[in-house]
Amino acid sequence: AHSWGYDVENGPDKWGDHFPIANGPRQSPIDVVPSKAQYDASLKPLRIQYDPATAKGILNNGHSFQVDFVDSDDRSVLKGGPVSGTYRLRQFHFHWGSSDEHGSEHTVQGVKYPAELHLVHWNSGKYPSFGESVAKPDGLAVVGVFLKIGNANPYLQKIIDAFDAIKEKGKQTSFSDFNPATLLPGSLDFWTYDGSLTTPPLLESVTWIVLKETISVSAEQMARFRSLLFTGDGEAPCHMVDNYRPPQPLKQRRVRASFK
Ligand SMILES: COCCCN1C=C(N)c2cc(S(N)(=O)=O)sc2S1(=O)=O
Ligand SMILES: [Zn+2]
Repeated sequence: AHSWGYDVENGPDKWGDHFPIANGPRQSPIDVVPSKAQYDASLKPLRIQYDPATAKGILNNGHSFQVDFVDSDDRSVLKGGPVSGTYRLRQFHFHWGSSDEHGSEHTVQGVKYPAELHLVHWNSGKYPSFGESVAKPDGLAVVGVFLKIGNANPYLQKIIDAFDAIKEKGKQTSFSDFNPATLLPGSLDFWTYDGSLTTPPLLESVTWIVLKETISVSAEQMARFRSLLFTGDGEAPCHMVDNYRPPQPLKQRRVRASFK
């Protein structure tokens, strides 16, 4: 059976065929409307502490590329913000478009960004493993960061320099001594809401933390993202672009803001 992807025949509009939760009550991404977000003074500041030594490898998984981290201890963790307890960094990955006009999953009052970074954390304070946490309503916390075209981002460049080794689906290489905190903007002001994975299995287990401030990426660097392939060795090459799910209905959810 052909697996899910982002084409017409296996893309977001078809995911509900095999993953009925696609039409569930807390699906992601969403369009964030700042004027409708409720400032919540009880939200704590985000506390993010990453150890560059936990970076392990970089992989083309056929949907995006991801940088995986050692998550056998609490060296790289997220605390505070909307979550209680400690969430351990598992991986980060991106979603992007075929042009600079679109590519992000979340939008802000309809504004699309060329790409979006997702830093995936799991509730190690409550569950014994990532696998145990991934389907729990408070299992995951994902920090979303928008990329905006501007100056070249020197920290992204280290990731881009690894792309030649992971051009095709299934390829991976070691990736060490990298601090993902270098990919965070100066301000950690955020919007937060209860949502889901934005790819199948679309599990409704994610506390989303979407940062208001963007980070920069140059047009040339975005072109390098688009040089990656969805396809594996020996298949007709298909560029890895438009690997984003569009915004989903907010339904009965509130979006809270950590800032006025
Ligand atoms: C049982 O299946 C477990 C697989 C879960 N994962 C796979 C994804 N594609 C994925 C997407 C994520 S996103 N785009 O919502 O951040 S987080 C995440 S993940 O938690 O790393
Ligand atoms: Zn993602």
